[in-house]
Amino acid sequence: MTPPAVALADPWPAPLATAPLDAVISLPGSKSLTNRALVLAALADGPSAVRRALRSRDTLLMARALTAMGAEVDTSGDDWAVTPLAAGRSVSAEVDCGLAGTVMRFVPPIAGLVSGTVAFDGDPHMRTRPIGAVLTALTALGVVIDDGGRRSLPFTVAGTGRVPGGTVVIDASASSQFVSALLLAGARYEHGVDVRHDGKPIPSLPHIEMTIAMLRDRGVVVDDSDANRWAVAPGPIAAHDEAIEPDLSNAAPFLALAAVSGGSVTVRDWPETTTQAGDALRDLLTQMGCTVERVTEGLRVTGPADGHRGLVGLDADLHDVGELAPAVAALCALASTPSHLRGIAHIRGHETDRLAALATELGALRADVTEHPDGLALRPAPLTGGVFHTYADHRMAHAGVIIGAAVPGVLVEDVATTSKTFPDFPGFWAALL
Ligand SMILES: O=C(O)C1=C[C@@H](OP(=O)(O)O)[C@@H](O)[C@H](O)C1
Ligand SMILES: C=C(OP(=O)(O)O)C(=O)O
Repeated sequence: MTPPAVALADPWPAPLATAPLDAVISLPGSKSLTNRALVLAALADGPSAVRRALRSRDTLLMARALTAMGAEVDTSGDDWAVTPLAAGRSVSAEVDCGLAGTVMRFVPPIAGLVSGTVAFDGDPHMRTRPIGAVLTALTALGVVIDDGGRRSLPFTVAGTGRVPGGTVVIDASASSQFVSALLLAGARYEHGVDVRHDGKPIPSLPHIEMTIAMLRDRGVVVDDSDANRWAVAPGPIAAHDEAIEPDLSNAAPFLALAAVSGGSVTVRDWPETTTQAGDALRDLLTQMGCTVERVTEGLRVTGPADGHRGLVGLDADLHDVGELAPAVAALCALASTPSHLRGIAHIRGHETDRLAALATELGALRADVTEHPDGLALRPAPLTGGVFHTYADHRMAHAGVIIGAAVPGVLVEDVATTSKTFPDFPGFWAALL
Protein backbone atom coordinates (compact mmCIF):
# COMPACT_ATOMS: atom_id res chain seq x y z
CA MET A 1 0.00 0.00 0.00
CA THR A 2 1.29 3.49 -0.81
CA PRO A 3 1.52 5.69 2.30
CA PRO A 4 -0.88 8.64 2.28
CA ALA A 5 0.71 11.79 0.84
CA VAL A 6 1.66 14.25 3.56
CA ALA A 7 -0.29 17.47 3.13
CA LEU A 8 2.02 20.41 2.57
CA ALA A 9 1.57 23.53 4.63
CA ASP A 10 0.60 26.44 2.41
CA PRO A 11 2.37 28.80 2.61
CA TRP A 12 5.32 26.51 3.26
CA PRO A 13 7.90 27.57 5.86
CA ALA A 14 11.12 27.43 3.85
CA PRO A 15 13.82 25.64 5.86
CA LEU A 16 16.73 27.79 6.99
CA ALA A 17 20.29 26.61 6.35
CA THR A 18 21.76 26.74 9.84
CA ALA A 19 25.10 25.10 8.95
CA PRO A 20 27.24 24.65 5.83
CA LEU A 21 25.78 21.87 3.72
CA ASP A 22 27.76 18.85 2.58
CA ALA A 23 25.55 16.85 0.24
CA VAL A 24 25.80 14.60 -2.80
CA ILE A 25 22.54 14.45 -4.74
CA SER A 26 21.02 12.69 -7.76
CA LEU A 27 18.56 14.90 -9.60
CA PRO A 28 15.53 13.83 -11.66
CA GLY A 29 15.80 13.88 -15.46
CA SER A 30 15.64 16.90 -17.74
CA LYS A 31 12.20 18.17 -18.75
CA SER A 32 13.48 19.45 -22.08
CA LEU A 33 15.24 16.19 -22.98
CA THR A 34 12.36 14.00 -21.80
CA ASN A 35 9.70 15.88 -23.75
CA ARG A 36 11.79 16.00 -26.94
CA ALA A 37 12.54 12.27 -26.62
CA LEU A 38 8.80 11.55 -26.22
CA VAL A 39 7.83 13.66 -29.25
CA LEU A 40 10.51 12.11 -31.46
CA ALA A 41 9.59 8.62 -30.28
CA ALA A 42 5.93 9.24 -31.19
CA LEU A 43 7.02 10.25 -34.71
CA ALA A 44 9.62 7.49 -35.11
CA ASP A 45 9.63 4.47 -37.41
CA GLY A 46 9.52 1.95 -34.53
CA PRO A 47 9.32 1.59 -30.74
CA SER A 48 11.69 3.72 -28.64
CA ALA A 49 12.84 3.87 -25.02
CA VAL A 50 13.17 6.97 -22.86
CA ARG A 51 15.38 5.92 -19.96
CA ARG A 52 15.35 7.67 -16.57
CA ALA A 53 12.50 9.83 -17.88
CA LEU A 54 11.46 12.77 -15.74
CA ARG A 55 8.13 11.98 -14.06
CA SER A 56 6.55 15.38 -13.51
CA ARG A 57 3.49 17.34 -14.55
CA ASP A 58 5.01 18.59 -17.83
CA THR A 59 6.25 15.20 -18.97
CA LEU A 60 3.08 13.34 -17.98
CA LEU A 61 1.05 15.95 -19.88
CA MET A 62 3.25 15.28 -22.91
CA ALA A 63 2.81 11.51 -22.55
CA ARG A 64 -0.97 11.97 -22.30
CA ALA A 65 -1.08 14.29 -25.32
CA LEU A 66 0.78 11.78 -27.49
CA THR A 67 -1.38 8.93 -26.17
CA ALA A 68 -4.55 10.88 -26.96
CA MET A 69 -3.35 11.15 -30.57
CA GLY A 70 -2.73 7.40 -30.86
CA ALA A 71 0.82 6.74 -29.60
CA GLU A 72 1.38 4.39 -26.69
CA VAL A 73 3.52 5.59 -23.80
CA ASP A 74 4.15 3.19 -20.94
CA THR A 75 5.10 5.42 -18.01
CA SER A 76 4.92 2.70 -15.35
CA GLY A 77 8.66 2.39 -14.65
CA ASP A 78 11.71 4.68 -14.72
CA ASP A 79 12.32 3.75 -18.36
CA TRP A 80 9.37 4.68 -20.54
CA ALA A 81 8.47 2.66 -23.65
CA VAL A 82 6.92 4.48 -26.61
CA THR A 83 5.08 2.95 -29.54
CA PRO A 84 4.74 5.57 -32.28
CA LEU A 85 1.54 7.10 -33.62
CA ALA A 86 -0.42 4.60 -35.70
CA ALA A 87 -0.74 5.74 -39.33
CA GLY A 88 -4.23 6.01 -40.76
CA ARG A 89 -6.15 5.69 -37.45
CA SER A 90 -8.66 8.47 -37.03
CA VAL A 91 -8.70 10.33 -33.72
CA SER A 92 -10.75 12.89 -31.88
CA ALA A 93 -8.48 14.06 -29.12
CA GLU A 94 -8.24 16.67 -26.40
CA VAL A 95 -4.84 17.88 -25.26
CA ASP A 96 -4.34 19.55 -21.89
CA CYS A 97 -1.20 21.70 -22.15
CA GLY A 98 -1.31 22.58 -18.45
CA LEU A 99 1.34 25.29 -18.15
CA ALA A 100 3.88 23.37 -20.27
CA GLY A 101 5.35 25.44 -23.09
CA THR A 102 6.79 22.29 -24.62
CA VAL A 103 3.33 20.67 -24.87
CA MET A 104 1.58 23.77 -26.26
CA ARG A 105 4.34 24.41 -28.85
CA PHE A 106 5.62 20.92 -29.77
CA VAL A 107 2.33 19.01 -30.07
CA PRO A 108 0.29 21.07 -32.63
CA PRO A 109 2.82 20.39 -35.43
CA ILE A 110 2.29 16.67 -34.75
CA ALA A 111 -1.50 17.04 -34.66
CA GLY A 112 -1.35 18.04 -38.32
CA LEU A 113 0.01 14.56 -39.07
CA VAL A 114 -2.85 12.60 -37.51
CA SER A 115 -6.28 12.08 -39.08
CA GLY A 116 -8.91 13.85 -37.04
CA THR A 117 -9.37 16.80 -34.73
CA VAL A 118 -7.13 17.63 -31.80
CA ALA A 119 -8.43 20.31 -29.41
CA PHE A 120 -5.86 22.15 -27.27
CA ASP A 121 -6.37 24.05 -24.02
CA GLY A 122 -4.49 24.52 -20.76
CA ASP A 123 -4.28 26.31 -17.42
CA PRO A 124 -5.83 29.79 -17.31
CA HIS A 125 -2.41 31.48 -17.59
CA MET A 126 -1.48 29.27 -20.55
CA ARG A 127 -4.08 31.12 -22.62
CA THR A 128 -1.84 34.19 -22.33
CA ARG A 129 1.52 32.56 -23.23
CA PRO A 130 2.66 33.22 -26.81
CA ILE A 131 1.82 30.69 -29.54
CA GLY A 132 0.31 32.80 -32.38
CA ALA A 133 3.43 32.79 -34.57
CA VAL A 134 3.52 28.97 -34.48
CA LEU A 135 -0.13 28.75 -35.51
CA THR A 136 0.49 31.16 -38.40
CA ALA A 137 3.57 29.20 -39.50
CA LEU A 138 1.75 25.88 -39.33
CA THR A 139 -1.10 27.30 -41.40
CA ALA A 140 1.44 28.40 -44.03
CA LEU A 141 2.88 24.86 -44.00
CA GLY A 142 -0.56 23.39 -44.75
CA VAL A 143 -2.01 22.58 -41.32
CA VAL A 144 -5.67 23.52 -40.78
CA ILE A 145 -6.18 25.33 -37.46
CA ASP A 146 -9.21 26.99 -35.90
CA ASP A 147 -8.21 29.42 -33.14
CA GLY A 148 -11.35 31.55 -33.34
CA GLY A 149 -9.09 34.45 -34.32
CA ARG A 150 -7.50 34.47 -30.83
CA ARG A 151 -3.99 33.35 -31.88
CA SER A 152 -3.77 31.63 -28.49
CA LEU A 153 -5.29 28.72 -26.59
CA PRO A 154 -7.88 27.26 -26.97
CA PHE A 155 -7.51 26.12 -30.59
CA THR A 156 -8.24 23.03 -32.68
CA VAL A 157 -6.04 21.37 -35.28
CA ALA A 158 -7.88 19.47 -38.04
CA GLY A 159 -5.29 16.87 -38.99
CA THR A 160 -5.52 15.26 -42.42
CA GLY A 161 -2.75 12.70 -41.93
CA ARG A 162 -0.33 14.66 -44.14
CA VAL A 163 1.36 18.05 -44.04
CA PRO A 164 2.91 19.53 -47.20
CA GLY A 165 5.58 21.54 -45.28
CA GLY A 166 8.14 23.72 -47.09
CA THR A 167 9.60 27.13 -46.38
CA VAL A 168 8.23 29.38 -43.65
CA VAL A 169 9.27 32.67 -42.06
CA ILE A 170 8.59 33.09 -38.34
CA ASP A 171 9.39 35.66 -35.68
CA ALA A 172 10.70 33.45 -32.86
CA SER A 173 11.93 36.30 -30.65
CA ALA A 174 9.31 35.40 -28.01
CA SER A 175 10.48 31.80 -27.60
CA SER A 176 13.03 29.37 -29.04
CA GLN A 177 10.32 26.73 -28.67
CA PHE A 178 8.65 28.16 -31.80
CA VAL A 179 11.59 26.97 -33.90
CA SER A 180 12.06 23.68 -32.02
CA ALA A 181 8.38 22.87 -32.55
CA LEU A 182 8.62 23.14 -36.34
CA LEU A 183 11.94 21.29 -36.53
CA LEU A 184 10.85 18.36 -34.35
CA ALA A 185 7.95 17.38 -36.65
CA GLY A 186 9.42 18.78 -39.89
CA ALA A 187 11.08 15.60 -41.16
CA ARG A 188 7.65 14.00 -41.34
CA TYR A 189 6.27 16.74 -43.56
CA GLU A 190 6.21 15.94 -47.29
CA HIS A 191 8.77 18.60 -48.21
CA GLY A 192 10.41 18.81 -44.79
CA VAL A 193 10.66 22.32 -43.35
CA ASP A 194 12.90 25.28 -44.05
CA VAL A 195 12.42 27.66 -41.12
CA ARG A 196 13.70 31.22 -41.30
CA HIS A 197 13.61 33.57 -38.34
CA ASP A 198 12.88 37.25 -38.94
CA GLY A 199 12.83 39.43 -35.83
CA LYS A 200 14.82 40.35 -32.74
CA PRO A 201 17.38 37.73 -31.59
CA ILE A 202 15.93 34.37 -30.53
CA PRO A 203 16.32 33.59 -26.81
CA SER A 204 17.39 30.27 -25.31
CA LEU A 205 19.44 29.16 -28.35
CA PRO A 206 20.93 26.12 -26.53
CA HIS A 207 17.44 24.64 -26.65
CA ILE A 208 17.44 24.81 -30.46
CA GLU A 209 20.87 23.12 -30.40
CA MET A 210 19.32 20.42 -28.23
CA THR A 211 16.54 19.91 -30.78
CA ILE A 212 19.01 19.64 -33.67
CA ALA A 213 21.30 17.25 -31.79
CA MET A 214 18.42 14.94 -30.95
CA LEU A 215 17.13 14.98 -34.54
CA ARG A 216 20.60 14.10 -35.86
CA ASP A 217 20.89 11.28 -33.30
CA ARG A 218 17.85 9.81 -35.05
CA GLY A 219 19.24 10.09 -38.57
CA VAL A 220 17.40 13.28 -39.54
CA VAL A 221 19.32 15.64 -41.83
CA VAL A 222 19.32 19.21 -40.47
CA ASP A 223 21.10 22.08 -42.19
CA ASP A 224 21.86 24.85 -39.70
CA SER A 225 24.80 26.34 -41.61
CA ASP A 226 23.17 29.78 -41.98
CA ALA A 227 22.29 31.98 -39.02
CA ASN A 228 18.56 32.17 -38.28
CA ARG A 229 17.72 29.41 -40.75
CA TRP A 230 17.17 25.69 -40.18
CA ALA A 231 16.28 23.20 -42.93
CA VAL A 232 15.05 19.73 -42.00
CA ALA A 233 15.07 17.23 -44.88
CA PRO A 234 11.99 15.04 -45.28
CA GLY A 235 12.51 11.45 -44.18
CA PRO A 236 12.01 8.93 -41.40
CA ILE A 237 12.88 9.57 -37.76
CA ALA A 238 14.72 6.50 -36.48
CA ALA A 239 13.54 4.79 -33.30
CA HIS A 240 16.02 5.53 -30.53
CA ASP A 241 17.04 4.55 -27.03
CA GLU A 242 17.61 7.79 -25.12
CA ALA A 243 19.11 8.02 -21.63
CA ILE A 244 17.91 11.29 -20.09
CA GLU A 245 20.52 13.48 -18.36
CA PRO A 246 19.75 15.01 -14.95
CA ASP A 247 17.91 18.35 -15.23
CA LEU A 248 20.71 20.91 -14.93
CA SER A 249 18.33 23.88 -14.74
CA ASN A 250 16.68 22.24 -11.76
CA ALA A 251 20.16 21.92 -10.25
CA ALA A 252 20.09 25.71 -9.78
CA PRO A 253 18.35 25.85 -6.37
CA PHE A 254 20.51 23.03 -5.00
CA LEU A 255 23.78 24.59 -6.15
CA ALA A 256 22.47 27.89 -4.79
CA LEU A 257 22.05 26.14 -1.45
CA ALA A 258 25.77 25.39 -1.42
CA ALA A 259 26.41 29.07 -2.15
CA VAL A 260 24.02 30.32 0.54
CA SER A 261 25.14 27.94 3.28
CA GLY A 262 28.86 28.21 2.57
CA GLY A 263 28.97 24.43 2.11
CA SER A 264 29.20 22.01 -0.80
CA VAL A 265 26.65 20.33 -3.02
CA THR A 266 27.71 17.71 -5.55
CA VAL A 267 25.33 16.78 -8.37
CA ARG A 268 25.92 13.24 -9.61
CA ASP A 269 26.11 12.44 -13.35
CA TRP A 270 26.69 16.03 -14.50
CA PRO A 271 27.37 15.42 -18.21
CA GLU A 272 30.82 16.17 -19.69
CA THR A 273 29.14 17.83 -22.65
CA THR A 274 25.52 18.82 -22.96
CA THR A 275 23.11 21.11 -24.77
CA GLN A 276 21.26 21.90 -21.53
CA ALA A 277 21.09 25.58 -20.59
CA GLY A 278 21.74 24.69 -16.94
CA ASP A 279 25.36 23.92 -17.74
CA ALA A 280 25.89 27.71 -17.69
CA LEU A 281 25.52 27.53 -13.89
CA ARG A 282 29.17 26.44 -13.71
CA ASP A 283 30.29 29.78 -15.06
CA LEU A 284 27.64 31.94 -13.38
CA LEU A 285 28.35 30.54 -9.91
CA THR A 286 32.09 30.88 -10.43
CA GLN A 287 31.56 34.54 -11.29
CA MET A 288 29.60 34.94 -8.04
CA GLY A 289 32.49 33.62 -5.96
CA CYS A 290 31.74 29.90 -5.70
CA THR A 291 34.26 27.15 -6.40
CA VAL A 292 33.06 24.81 -9.12
CA GLU A 293 34.91 21.57 -9.80
CA ARG A 294 34.39 18.20 -11.38
CA VAL A 295 35.00 15.46 -8.80
CA THR A 296 34.66 11.69 -9.09
CA GLU A 297 31.05 11.79 -7.93
CA GLY A 298 29.90 14.60 -10.25
CA LEU A 299 29.96 18.39 -10.25
CA ARG A 300 30.73 20.01 -6.90
CA VAL A 301 29.91 23.60 -6.02
CA THR A 302 31.31 25.09 -2.83
CA GLY A 303 30.02 28.40 -1.55
CA PRO A 304 32.12 31.22 -0.09
CA ALA A 305 33.27 30.54 3.48
CA ASP A 306 30.80 33.03 4.97
CA GLY A 307 27.90 31.83 2.79
CA HIS A 308 25.75 34.35 0.96
CA ARG A 309 27.56 37.26 2.65
CA GLY A 310 30.59 36.29 0.59
CA LEU A 311 28.71 36.15 -2.73
CA VAL A 312 29.57 38.83 -5.25
CA GLY A 313 26.92 40.30 -7.52
CA LEU A 314 26.63 39.35 -11.17
CA ASP A 315 26.47 41.46 -14.30
CA ALA A 316 25.28 39.04 -16.94
CA ASP A 317 23.27 38.70 -20.12
CA LEU A 318 21.03 35.67 -19.53
CA HIS A 319 19.36 35.77 -22.98
CA ASP A 320 20.52 32.22 -23.78
CA VAL A 321 19.71 30.79 -20.36
CA GLY A 322 16.66 32.76 -19.21
CA GLU A 323 15.16 29.83 -17.30
CA LEU A 324 18.02 30.21 -14.78
CA ALA A 325 17.02 33.81 -14.00
CA PRO A 326 14.74 33.23 -10.97
CA ALA A 327 17.32 31.21 -9.02
CA VAL A 328 20.15 33.52 -10.08
CA ALA A 329 18.12 36.62 -9.13
CA ALA A 330 17.50 35.13 -5.67
CA LEU A 331 21.25 34.67 -5.20
CA CYS A 332 21.89 38.21 -6.44
CA ALA A 333 19.41 39.55 -3.88
CA LEU A 334 21.56 37.90 -1.19
CA ALA A 335 24.93 38.99 -2.60
CA SER A 336 27.15 41.65 -1.08
CA THR A 337 27.64 43.75 -4.26
CA PRO A 338 25.18 44.96 -6.95
CA SER A 339 23.95 42.84 -9.85
CA HIS A 340 22.44 43.48 -13.26
CA LEU A 341 20.68 40.65 -15.09
CA ARG A 342 20.03 41.60 -18.73
CA GLY A 343 18.67 40.26 -22.02
CA ILE A 344 15.67 38.46 -20.52
CA ALA A 345 12.59 40.38 -21.65
CA HIS A 346 11.28 37.05 -23.01
CA ILE A 347 10.89 35.56 -19.53
CA ARG A 348 7.85 37.82 -19.14
CA GLY A 349 6.19 35.15 -21.36
CA HIS A 350 7.25 32.19 -19.21
CA GLU A 351 5.04 30.55 -16.55
CA THR A 352 4.36 34.06 -15.28
CA ASP A 353 5.87 37.46 -16.04
CA ARG A 354 9.03 36.49 -14.19
CA LEU A 355 10.59 39.95 -14.17
CA ALA A 356 7.51 41.50 -12.60
CA ALA A 357 7.04 38.57 -10.21
CA LEU A 358 10.68 38.59 -9.05
CA ALA A 359 10.69 42.36 -8.58
CA THR A 360 7.45 42.19 -6.58
CA GLU A 361 8.30 39.21 -4.39
CA LEU A 362 11.96 40.03 -3.72
CA GLY A 363 10.91 43.62 -3.11
CA ALA A 364 8.28 42.49 -0.59
CA LEU A 365 11.10 40.87 1.41
CA ARG A 366 12.89 44.26 1.29
CA ALA A 367 15.35 43.43 -1.47
CA ASP A 368 16.56 46.52 -3.31
CA VAL A 369 15.44 45.57 -6.81
CA THR A 370 14.55 47.55 -9.93
CA GLU A 371 12.61 46.04 -12.81
CA HIS A 372 13.87 47.01 -16.27
CA PRO A 373 12.12 46.21 -19.56
CA ASP A 374 14.65 43.43 -20.21
CA GLY A 375 15.99 42.53 -16.78
CA LEU A 376 16.55 43.29 -13.13
CA ALA A 377 19.02 45.40 -11.17
CA LEU A 378 19.66 44.35 -7.58
CA ARG A 379 21.64 46.08 -4.86
CA PRO A 380 22.62 44.64 -1.45
CA ALA A 381 20.00 45.11 1.28
CA PRO A 382 19.09 43.27 4.49
CA LEU A 383 16.11 41.00 3.66
CA THR A 384 13.24 40.13 5.99
CA GLY A 385 10.88 37.17 6.27
CA GLY A 386 7.38 37.14 4.79
CA VAL A 387 5.23 35.35 2.23
CA PHE A 388 6.84 34.74 -1.16
CA HIS A 389 4.15 34.25 -3.83
CA THR A 390 4.88 31.88 -6.71
CA TYR A 391 2.25 32.60 -9.42
CA ALA A 392 2.02 28.86 -10.32
CA ASP A 393 5.67 29.10 -11.40
CA HIS A 394 8.01 26.30 -10.30
CA ARG A 395 11.06 28.52 -10.69
CA MET A 396 9.53 31.29 -8.55
CA ALA A 397 9.19 28.63 -5.84
CA HIS A 398 12.89 27.81 -6.30
CA ALA A 399 13.72 31.50 -5.84
CA GLY A 400 11.61 31.58 -2.67
CA VAL A 401 13.26 28.59 -1.02
CA ILE A 402 16.73 29.92 -1.84
CA ILE A 403 15.94 33.17 -0.02
CA GLY A 404 14.32 31.16 2.76
CA ALA A 405 17.53 29.16 3.25
CA ALA A 406 19.32 32.43 4.11
CA VAL A 407 16.61 34.56 5.72
CA PRO A 408 14.48 33.41 8.69
CA GLY A 409 10.70 33.46 8.35
CA VAL A 410 10.20 33.07 4.59
CA LEU A 411 6.94 31.32 3.71
CA VAL A 412 6.65 30.04 0.14
CA GLU A 413 3.09 30.08 -1.18
CA ASP A 414 2.07 27.05 -3.31
CA VAL A 415 5.44 25.31 -3.17
CA ALA A 416 3.61 22.33 -4.71
CA THR A 417 3.81 24.14 -8.05
CA THR A 418 7.35 22.71 -8.27
CA SER A 419 5.72 19.45 -9.44
CA LYS A 420 5.75 20.95 -12.96
CA THR A 421 9.30 19.67 -13.40
CA PHE A 422 10.30 17.94 -10.14
CA PRO A 423 8.64 15.12 -8.18
CA ASP A 424 8.37 16.02 -4.46
CA PHE A 425 10.66 19.04 -4.55
CA PRO A 426 9.73 20.16 -0.97
CA GLY A 427 10.54 16.70 0.43
CA PHE A 428 13.85 16.56 -1.43
CA TRP A 429 14.77 20.10 -0.32
CA ALA A 430 13.76 19.69 3.31
CA ALA A 431 15.75 16.43 3.59
CA LEU A 432 18.93 18.38 2.83
CA LEU A 433 18.42 20.99 5.55
O1 LIG B 1 12.65 23.98 -25.58
C1 LIG B 1 12.68 23.87 -24.36
O2 LIG B 1 12.68 22.77 -23.78
C2 LIG B 1 12.75 25.10 -23.54
C3 LIG B 1 13.11 26.29 -24.14
C4 LIG B 1 13.20 27.55 -23.39
O3 LIG B 1 12.04 28.31 -23.68
P1 LIG B 1 12.09 29.85 -24.21
O4 LIG B 1 12.82 29.86 -25.50
O5 LIG B 1 10.64 30.18 -24.33
O6 LIG B 1 12.81 30.62 -23.15
C5 LIG B 1 13.29 27.32 -21.89
O7 LIG B 1 13.18 28.54 -21.19
C6 LIG B 1 12.22 26.35 -21.45
O8 LIG B 1 12.29 26.13 -20.06
C7 LIG B 1 12.44 25.00 -22.11
C1 LIG C 1 10.06 28.44 -19.31
C2 LIG C 1 9.90 27.24 -18.75
O1 LIG C 1 9.02 26.29 -19.10
P1 LIG C 1 8.13 26.00 -20.38
O2 LIG C 1 8.66 24.73 -20.98
O3 LIG C 1 6.74 25.84 -19.86
O4 LIG C 1 8.26 27.17 -21.32
C3 LIG C 1 10.75 26.85 -17.58
O5 LIG C 1 10.70 25.65 -17.21
O6 LIG C 1 11.46 27.69 -17.02
